[in-house]
Amino acid sequence: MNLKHIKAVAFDLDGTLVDSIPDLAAAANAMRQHLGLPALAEMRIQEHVGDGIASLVHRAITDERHGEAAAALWEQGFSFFVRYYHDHLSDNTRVYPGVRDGLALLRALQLPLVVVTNKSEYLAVPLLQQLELRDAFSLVIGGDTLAEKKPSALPLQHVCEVLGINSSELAMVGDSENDILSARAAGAAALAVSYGYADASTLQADLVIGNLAELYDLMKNN
Ligand SMILES: O=C(O)COP(=O)(O)O
Ligand SMILES: [Mg+2]
Repeated sequence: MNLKHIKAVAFDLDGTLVDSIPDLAAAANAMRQHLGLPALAEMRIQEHVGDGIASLVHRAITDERHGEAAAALWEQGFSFFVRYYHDHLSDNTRVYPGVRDGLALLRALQLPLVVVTNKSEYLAVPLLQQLELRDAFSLVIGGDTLAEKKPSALPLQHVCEVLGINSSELAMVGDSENDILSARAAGAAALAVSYGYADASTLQADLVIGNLAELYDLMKNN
């Protein structure tokens, strides 16, 4: 695939830049304990991640993908979860292998790099800071930064507007269906990483990459 026309790259956070499941699962299970519910397996909580914290709290309380907790229970769970997770953002969350080096290579190409995550901005920014990744990005868009989150086209359209580029000149790199759908909706190139939380072969991305250095190789002769 030819990526030489790409002028900026947007990255998803959870499952793409960092593996945050250990801390998300710990927060979800601390919340369940607080609500008098038994713990869930980490693998199970991984399946509930991807649509932001509000949705994760519904799913982690009900243990169903489309589950909706009663309003009062959800509110109690949500406020506990956000407080707990904010205090334990990077206890066991790790940057994926190849991400730091890959970002450094891409930055050497003088391309703006941005983060477009469904995680709340309030949680995404300190997480990036704690893992010393924040400075690699010119912009961080969280799930609550704009009126709509992925799979909407809005976050990527906003990025293009801020950077002054055409959406066809943007590449979105993610690990989930929401990332690919938002790229499609915005008219950006849709790239998936092979190591994230979903099975990349089911995502219908334009291209699946094993690490960020592969992306650099495809872009370096711009
Ligand atoms: O926090 C989530 O639910 C998903 O976050 P992501 O968009 O960075 O994968
Ligand atoms: Mg993700």
